[in-house]
Amino acid sequence: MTPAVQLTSVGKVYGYGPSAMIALNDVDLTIEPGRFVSLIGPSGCGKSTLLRIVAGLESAGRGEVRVHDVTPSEAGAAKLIGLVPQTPALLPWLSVLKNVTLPQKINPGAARRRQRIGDLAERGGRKPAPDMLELLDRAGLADAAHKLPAQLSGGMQQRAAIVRAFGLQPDVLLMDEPFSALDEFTRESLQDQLLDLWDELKTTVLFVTHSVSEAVRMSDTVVVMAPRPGRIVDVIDIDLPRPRNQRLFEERRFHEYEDLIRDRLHSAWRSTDAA
Ligand SMILES: Nc1ncnc2c1ncn2[C@@H]1O[C@H](COP(=O)(O)OP(=O)(O)OP(=O)(O)O)[C@@H](O)[C@H]1O
Repeated sequence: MTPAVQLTSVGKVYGYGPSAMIALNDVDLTIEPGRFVSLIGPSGCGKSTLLRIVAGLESAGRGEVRVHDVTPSEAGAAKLIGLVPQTPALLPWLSVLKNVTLPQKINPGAARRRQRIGDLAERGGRKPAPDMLELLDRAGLADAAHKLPAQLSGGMQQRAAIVRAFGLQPDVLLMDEPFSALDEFTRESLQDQLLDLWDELKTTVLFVTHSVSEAVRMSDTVVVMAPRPGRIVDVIDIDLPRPRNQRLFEERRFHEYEDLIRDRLHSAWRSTDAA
């Protein structure tokens, strides 16, 4: 099966000469379709850079990046990739419903381009566009559908941004700390909703987080990164049953995974400081 995302010896340097900063060094990563993969690591280890490179918003200085075996820009043009940034970025003059349906209407050439991408063409066309009112309803936003974004709380806006991204039925959904600005209660409820949608739509997710428990709760695989230079130091599969609801927090194995990842993060820090 063609990987959903494949990075081979990817490097990225910002700046030149003595002020050069190695944001990513020799990164190899393979993500199979339908997996939920989190990137975790201290500030500056290159998580967002990696995400932006997969999204085609930046180019890799070295190495190769493929999304369903095409370049990120080809994947972007075929609307294979969805991106949920840290802040929701809804258009303030459009209702929530219009915000989430608008991207489905633009770029009609995307479906044609998608048909040319080998593996995806073989799997057949995309499912019919989902009913966005129903998706909004499932995300608890039925009453907000005809409101403007400014009339919604931050958590509701972020929920709308997630619905918008899923509505495009991307094959790969990239999420850059989507819940970091939210209070714990809202965060946990959005984690539940994201897992429900992901479970139903089987999208591949690459998710950046600073939270160890969020990474363990959500992921099939957690990729641990370290800074200076930005690199992958460990890839840990999370072998916990799904669905992963709140009762998971009571399980010993959940906390063992948290401890393991914290331990790997600390060792990465120690080796970075010693270098
Ligand atoms: N456009 C840029 N120009 C120069 N340096 C940059 C640029 N973008 C990122 N960097 C540097 O590259 C390194 C990796 O940054 P990046 O934002 O990818 O890290 P991160 O792990 O996502 O950090 P955080 O968790 O704080 O968001 C950092 O040292 C950062 O200062």
